[in-house]
Amino acid sequence: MSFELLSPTEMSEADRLSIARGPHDGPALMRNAGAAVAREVLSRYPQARTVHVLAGPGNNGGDGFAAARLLAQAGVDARVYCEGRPVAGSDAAGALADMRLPLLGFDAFAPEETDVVVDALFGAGLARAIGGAYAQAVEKANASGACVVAVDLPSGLSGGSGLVLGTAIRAGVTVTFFRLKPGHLLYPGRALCGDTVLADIGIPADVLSEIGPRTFRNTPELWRETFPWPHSGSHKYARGHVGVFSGGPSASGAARLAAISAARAGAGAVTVLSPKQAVQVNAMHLTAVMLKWIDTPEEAVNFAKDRKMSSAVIGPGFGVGERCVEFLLALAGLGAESPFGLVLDADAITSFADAPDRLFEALAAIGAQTGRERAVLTPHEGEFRRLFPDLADAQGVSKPERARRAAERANAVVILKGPDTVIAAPDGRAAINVNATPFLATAGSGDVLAGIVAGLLAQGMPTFEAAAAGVWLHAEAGARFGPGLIAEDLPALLPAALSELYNGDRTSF
Ligand SMILES: NC(=O)C1=CN([C@@H]2O[C@H](COP(=O)(O)OP(=O)(O)OC[C@H]3O[C@@H](n4cnc5c(N)ncnc54)[C@H](O)[C@@H]3O)[C@@H](O)[C@H]2O)[C@@H](O)CC1
Ligand SMILES: [K+]
Repeated sequence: MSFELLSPTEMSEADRLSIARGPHDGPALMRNAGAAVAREVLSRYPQARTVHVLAGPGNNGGDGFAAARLLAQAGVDARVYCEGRPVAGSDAAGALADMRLPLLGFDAFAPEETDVVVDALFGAGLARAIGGAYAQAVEKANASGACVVAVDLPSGLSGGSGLVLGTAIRAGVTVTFFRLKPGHLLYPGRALCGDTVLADIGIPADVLSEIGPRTFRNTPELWRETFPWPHSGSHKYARGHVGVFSGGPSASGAARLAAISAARAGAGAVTVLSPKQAVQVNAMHLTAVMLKWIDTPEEAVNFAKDRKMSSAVIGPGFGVGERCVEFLLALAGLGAESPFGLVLDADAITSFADAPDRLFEALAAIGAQTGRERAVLTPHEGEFRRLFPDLADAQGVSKPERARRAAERANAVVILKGPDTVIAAPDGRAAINVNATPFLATAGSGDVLAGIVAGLLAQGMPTFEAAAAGVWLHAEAGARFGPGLIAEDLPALLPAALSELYNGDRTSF
């Protein structure tokens, strides 16, 4: 499946460009869309005797008319319910004229009497909250137990944000066209779509070069060309050196989890930088990962310079407070000499809650000296709110858009975690992750993610790509385990996920 995602506005631009170039005009695209829906209904529900089609006033309704015509031709008792009528001369009006079935009012809609409902009320053109007779029809369909096949989007779902406007239909399957929209992958939308089927209706892929999409599904195709596989001449120093800052004696496990994960992700060397009181406990648990006693920001800076630290993780288990702020600012103050990558998680994010601008200014200074962002922030929604309270509360703004604005403000790549983790860059790129398992929501899981991202950064992978690849690998590793997963399992699951990626790479060349 392709990785570009199109907003509803970009999708209508794709329709327009495609129609202008031919060979398919608007009515032909609509016939193809209707055919894709009818095909899905007939193949998934071969026993269905009746199908009720809910048709809205725009072209989504037009797709519904086109599907109803083909279902009736296939011998299904297709009944079409419609409140408004399509605008005269529109593609939908043409599809209605071709359909030759009676139009019934919503009053007669009785979905409990049918096997399948085709939802063609609203798609990409949903402009406001659903209300009145439309809302009643949606709620009737949801309460009926009938299987719902949604055309393009479950009605009520915003294709851009994945948010529900008013109320929304719950589909068993959603048939969409050309490219997915962010709303198919973002919650709550993802849960409303059921299975999502992507149909080719004849729009040529080259319209994308004119549209220039900036939102993507996080698949390896997005970043595999920059993945830092070692080559025969690689020695361990060429594969980077990650420093992971440890907390005190009772909070050192998070750093070790991040450290071993950085090593598994391919970093040539990894050192846990530990305060004196925690050296003993860290020493008892580390083998391949090195250990260095570091108590002050100056010692950290000297170590980073002397040992050519190429990326650092700070935050997991470190402790919230001014000490964390000082370490971070000292590392950021290295400017062009600073590590290629700084991964800030957990306590490093919370430590700046009272003065986020201090962090953003420090990261901007690195950007100004090096020409690109070097930091990755990995907040979950609660941590995001601490640094970006206005964005956390922005009503109706999609998760990718919130993450984008945060990335631009912070001069950092932002990994906004959750079941639909979004990775966003200051330049406006955003990727939505789709391979996560709910079992990943467990203590220490975020420490592993921070370590993987730092491991990739240390090897010179560009920041946005390293963050996206790290999120994908973390989820892929988790998906290999399932129930019973704890964070300690994840590093050992990474080799299988990496092997699949590696073998996939080799066969695709
Ligand atoms: N030729 C084309 O442009 C193609 C369009 N396609 C279909 O066309 C759809 C987009 O069509 P449209 O842009 O006409 O949009 P929709 O059909 O999704 O909805 C737009 C219509 O609904 C009304 N509306 C929006 N929100 C409402 C609300 N909350 N309550 C009541 N009325 C509301 C608008 O005033 C407008 O009349 C896609 O989702 C897809 O299904 C496909 O057939 C592919 C080809
Ligand atoms: K729909």
